[in-house]
Amino acid sequence: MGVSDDCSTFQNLPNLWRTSLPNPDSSSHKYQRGYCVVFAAPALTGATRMAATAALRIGAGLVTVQAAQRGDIYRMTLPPEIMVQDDGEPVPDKATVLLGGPGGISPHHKRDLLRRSDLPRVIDSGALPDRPALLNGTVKTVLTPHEGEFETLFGPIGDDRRQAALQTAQRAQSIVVLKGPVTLIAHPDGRLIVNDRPDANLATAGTGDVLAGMIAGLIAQGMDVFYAAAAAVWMHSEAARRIGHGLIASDIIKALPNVLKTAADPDS
Ligand SMILES: NC(=O)C1=CN([C@@H]2O[C@H](COP(=O)(O)OP(=O)(O)OC[C@H]3O[C@@H](n4cnc5c(N)ncnc54)[C@H](OP(=O)(O)O)[C@@H]3O)[C@@H](O)[C@H]2O)[C@@H](O)CC1
Ligand SMILES: Nc1ncnc2c1ncn2[C@@H]1O[C@H](COP(=O)(O)OP(=O)(O)O)[C@@H](O)[C@H]1O
Repeated sequence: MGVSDDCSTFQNLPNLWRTSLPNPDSSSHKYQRGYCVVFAAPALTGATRMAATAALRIGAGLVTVQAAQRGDIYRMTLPPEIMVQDDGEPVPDKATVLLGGPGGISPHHKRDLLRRSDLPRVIDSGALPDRPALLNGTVKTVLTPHEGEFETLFGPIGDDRRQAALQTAQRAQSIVVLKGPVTLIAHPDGRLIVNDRPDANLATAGTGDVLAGMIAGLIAQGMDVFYAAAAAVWMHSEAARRIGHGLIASDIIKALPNVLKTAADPDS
């Protein structure tokens, strides 16, 4: 286990979540590796593309983008492995996780995402609810605000970031990933995982979109949502460390196969 400051606070190290990582059987078929559905941004198509590609690259068996608009632009610009549905087409029955928010989300998709009570969800950026109470707390949900979004939606952080993240996790009955140079992963039951790896190379457009896709891709494969969030945050930092100067957000996606190998290796 990671070193803990007290009995419920942990450093984000692979020992904490390694045994929960997806470990697909060699006879698996794609549906057994999980199905991530991404609600598309109406205009900022690049953000959706990065999130969807990250979900696929981290191991989800299938990824579909639900495009309320610009379906053809998505078809032309997404990697060919990713499917696109147009407005009005239902979320596929076999979906195992929903992701919305990177780059924005259409209002009706946001309503659908916040109401869905049957699937785990990753809610980022434009899809974050105005009030935690709007979330259905019975569903496994991960919220991924940066500090600006957190304060706008949930109130001032004050001088105790850890307490702010834990209180919001409790109010929302959701996992809260409060992003920043030190990213906090807070559980409604009071557990807190601290990813203390400041790195200015991550302060570049789109890295949050990639992280949201990585979390969703791990949850799609059945990983515990709290550990999925922590594992994705660690791999995101680790990819940045390896890439170094010159990093752009898409590089993190390309680094994932090697980072996944390290994360899964108990001798690393
Ligand atoms: N090709 C594409 O489609 C791409 C789409 N992208 C996606 O577009 C979406 C919208 O992006 P966006 O920049 O308009 O919104 P957002 O990041 O919320 O900033 C709004 C304001 O919030 C503040 N602020 C920001 N960060 C903060 C922080 N950590 N802590 C505190 N405050 C912070 C800051 O205000 P300031 O504090 O400077 O006054 C800023 O002006 C988003 O999902 C993004 O991923 C690209 O980024 C990648 C390429
Ligand atoms: N100085 C930093 N050190 C470490 N991580 C950072 C730093 N700045 C940003 N990040 C990480 O980069 C990502 C930025 O996400 P976000 O603010 O949502 O940007 P975007 O909306 O452009 O994708 C988050 O995962 C955040 O933790």
